[in-house]
Parts: sequence; structure tokens; C-alpha cells
Amino acid sequence: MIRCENLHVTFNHGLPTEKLALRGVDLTIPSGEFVTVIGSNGAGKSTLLNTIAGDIESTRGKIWFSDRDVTSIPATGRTKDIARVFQDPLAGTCGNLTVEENMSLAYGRGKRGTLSFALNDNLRAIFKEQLSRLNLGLEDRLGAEMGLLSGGQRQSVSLLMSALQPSSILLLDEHTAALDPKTAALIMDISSQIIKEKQLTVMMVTHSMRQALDHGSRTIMLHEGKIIFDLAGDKRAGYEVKDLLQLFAQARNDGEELDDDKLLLGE
Ligand SMILES: Nc1ncnc2c1ncn2[C@@H]1O[C@H](COP(=O)(O)OP(=O)(O)OP(=O)(O)O)[C@@H](O)[C@H]1O
Repeated sequence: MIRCENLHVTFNHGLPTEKLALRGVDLTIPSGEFVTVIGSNGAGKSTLLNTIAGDIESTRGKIWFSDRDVTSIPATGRTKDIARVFQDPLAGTCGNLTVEENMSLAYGRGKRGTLSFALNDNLRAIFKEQLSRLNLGLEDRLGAEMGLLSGGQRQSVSLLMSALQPSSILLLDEHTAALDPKTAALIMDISSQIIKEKQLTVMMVTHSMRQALDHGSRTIMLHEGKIIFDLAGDKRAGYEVKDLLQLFAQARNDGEELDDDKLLLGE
């Protein structure tokens, strides 16, 4: 379970560039729930994920993982709980290490007293078996440098790495946004399989309202650092992109229109 209580984040406090990126986020995500997160540019989506991961320190408020208060625990102390995949396929993996070395780092993550696991035939067999699920031929490229793979291949390996970690929380920050539609669909498919198999608690940021409605069981929308709606269950099941847009207008209640083309397109 992830619980955020009255979470605030202010950047550049006291400076002319001060920015209130989160303004009192209250959110409880039960274990095993898959929540999609939408919102226009600058709404605070990445800030929320980064604060949950511990990369950004909250200005006010609390964060719990189950009954553990992690608010003052730095990112390094949260790695055993959290796996992440970013928009940039270059993030989250080491380009100058091989596929198997990267996977071995993920495998060793969160395990006591070790940063990486010594590669052996057993481990290679596990990695090969995992990679063969992708149907990208990567099971025969264990020794290839990660930096030489295409964006889609690299993103696929990042996802498999998240499955090798002992974590119970998966944070996906627009992880299909930089990929072509076919590869994006493949990555979403693998994501869904991993999430189901490991019964992960998931937050997935997306700019696509369509993707937000098609995946997971709950959708929240952020606007100017606040959750402006939280949709789940039967109500969400009957929703289309146009209904989300209407909800946005109602929640704002000031006639403001959503001015984010990508979000509107619902691609
Ligand atoms: N390190 C930082 N220093 C100063 N301001 C920041 C920093 N990070 C984010 N911001 C600002 O905080 C606000 C929220 O940013 P955030 O990246 O969380 O938005 P987002 O919803 O993820 O947007 P996008 O969809 O464009 O990625 C924005 O106004 C952004 O410019």
C-alpha cells in the first residue's frame, strides 16, 4: 500500500522562481491496485512519483508504504520497495554494461549486503528465459552492451529488470511515450503481464487519456499540484475520453479548457 497524506512540494522556496508543484495530495493506493495518473504539462505528475520514490523531499506531509512511514527515508532506502521505468530508455539502466550485467544488478537490488549478483549459469538461464518472453531475440544477446540496443529493446529489458527486483511497487513515468506505436503496445503488454504476475502496486503516468482508461482499475487526474478527480470501479468502466474532459471542466469549474494537445488527442 502507498499512502500520501497532505503532500506538498515547493521548488526554489523563497526565490522569485518559487513553484508549488504539489499542494496537498491525499492518496491511498491499496496493495495490488494499478492507478493511472493523468494531467496536463506541469500538473505535478512526475513530482508526485519522484517524491514517492524519495528522489524529491516533500516540503510538508507524509508518505507510508504499508504501515512504514518512509517520509524521511532517502531514495536509496526505498529501492527494495520500488521499481521504476522512465520515459527515457537511457534512464534506469547502465549503457556501458551488458544486458546480463544490468539484469544481475536488478536481481541483486534490495538483497542484503550485495550490489550485484555474481553471474553464473543458473542466473543466465533465468535471464534468458525472461528475455525470450519478449520475442525480440534478446535472449541471444546477453553479452551485448545495453547502450547498443534500440529504445524499445532497452525499455523491454528495463521492464524485465523491474520484475527481477523484490519490490512490490512499480512506478511507470510515461514509459511508452518515446516509442513507436507498435513497440509501445508491446511494452504495455509486457507491463500488464508483469504487474499481474507479481501483483504489484502500480502508478503509471501517461499523457494519453485512452491509455489511462484502458489500463489499471483507477484513474486520478492532477492539476496544478492537486488531485482534481479520482475515478474507479463501474463509473470508470463506462468512461470515454470525452467524459474525462468533461470531468476536468467540471472539476475546474471556471471554464478553463485543457490546453494540452497530446492529452486531448487521447492517443
Ligand atoms: N527541479 C525542479 N525545480 C524547479 N521546478 C520544478 C522542478 N521540477 C519540476 N518543477 C516544476 O514543477 C511543476 C510540476 O512539474 P512536473 O514535472 O511534476 O509536471 P508533470 O505533470 O510531470 O509535467 P509533464 O507532463 O510536462 O512532464 C512544473 O511547473 C515544473 O516546471
